[in-house]
Amino acid sequence: CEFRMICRSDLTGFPGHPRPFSGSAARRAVMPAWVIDRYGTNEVLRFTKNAPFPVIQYPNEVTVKVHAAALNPIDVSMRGGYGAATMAMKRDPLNLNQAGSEFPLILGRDVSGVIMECGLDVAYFKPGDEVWAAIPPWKQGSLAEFVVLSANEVSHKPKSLSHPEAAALPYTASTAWSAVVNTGGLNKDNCAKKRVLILGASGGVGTFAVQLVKAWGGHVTATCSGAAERLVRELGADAVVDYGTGPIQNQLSSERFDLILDNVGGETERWALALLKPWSGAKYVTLVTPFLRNTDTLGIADGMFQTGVTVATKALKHLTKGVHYRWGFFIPSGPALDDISDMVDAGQVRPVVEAHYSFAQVPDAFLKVEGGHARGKTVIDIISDEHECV
Ligand SMILES: NC(=O)C1=CN([C@@H]2O[C@H](COP(=O)(O)OP(=O)(O)OC[C@H]3O[C@@H](n4cnc5c(N)ncnc54)[C@H](OP(=O)(O)O)[C@@H]3O)[C@@H](O)[C@H]2O)C=CC1
Repeated sequence: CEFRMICRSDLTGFPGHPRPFSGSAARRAVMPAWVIDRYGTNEVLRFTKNAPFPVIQYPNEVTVKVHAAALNPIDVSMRGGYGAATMAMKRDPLNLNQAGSEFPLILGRDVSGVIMECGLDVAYFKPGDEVWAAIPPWKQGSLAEFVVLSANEVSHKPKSLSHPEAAALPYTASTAWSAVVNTGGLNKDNCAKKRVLILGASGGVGTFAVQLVKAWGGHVTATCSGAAERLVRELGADAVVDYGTGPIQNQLSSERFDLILDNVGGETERWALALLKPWSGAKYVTLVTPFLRNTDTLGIADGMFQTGVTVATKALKHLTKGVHYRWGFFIPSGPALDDISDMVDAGQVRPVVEAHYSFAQVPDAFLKVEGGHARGKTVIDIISDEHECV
């Protein structure tokens, strides 16, 4: 705690308190960014040339110059205050700051860019390296000229992708990886011939998850709207079910799966677990959980308690039927992105970019994502026209 307090103070650079980063670049105080100063709808987004310049505070951190970012549904939700209680606890565990100290808040969970500066403990990266990362939601985001991240959240960008293409993957790919690998238990060595059902295959997470399971030799059944069927088949899905043509559970009643990845939530968990192979270790993993909503409405302690009771009750209920019920979560992981980067460069997986926006058009990009019906990702080119905003 003492170490943390010292690192967070302005003592760095004084004798006995060396700066925790390499390089002698003159420090800038401000940078261009899209920020919010309160939670709300799209009008809370504000462009400023004077956002606080992010400073390396720990020796394992790096500063990344953002070339491209992307938006996810969580950015729209966080704009409205979703997850604020949990994020406040992560940023300020001792509750030393006043409510609202997160503002001006910078959204944006995906970054592709170039390392500008490294903390003294960082050996894996050097200034000039092209990198990508998924930014934890409690940290300042990528809708800005610079972002500071822990080196273990960062990975070398796939060489075969441009920055805008690379920015389309980190958050959703890391989430799909966490759900399929960490929670679902599949990997390149055990996935062959596994039957996987991906509910909501046409969005950011789904388009990556389909490719991941196919790259490892699994059999993918995907659900999406009829309008997205062609895209999902092109990504490799073996069977595609159009949820618009009637209840999916009826269309799949004779199928049994080893893993179900649910990117849709709501009613799906009422019927989906019956499609798992019982007593075989089969798992249902949903990414749509009430965790953050619970802590927002009930507070941290009661929200976490309620969350624990809910997930334990559901897991136990389904365990008695021989199947596993799990919640999946985004996990920031440079090592996972390293593996994904290799898969991209090997041509096994690719980003699906649906829409490009300039830095000046960030509010339009939010409206696009808010409108739903994603077919892959919405990307923001930060570098190409940064001067339009400045
Ligand atoms: N727990 C966690 O840590 C995380 C959770 N998530 C959550 O996972 C979910 C998916 O994320 P993401 O892929 O980025 O979201 P997107 O908005 O990119 O994609 C959602 C996709 O689902 C499709 N869809 C909507 N309704 C259905 C349905 N009934 N059946 C099949 N497909 C449907 C949509 O297209 P259309 O409407 O045209 O059918 C769209 O293509 C979101 O709810 C997100 O909040 C995401 C990341 C991390």
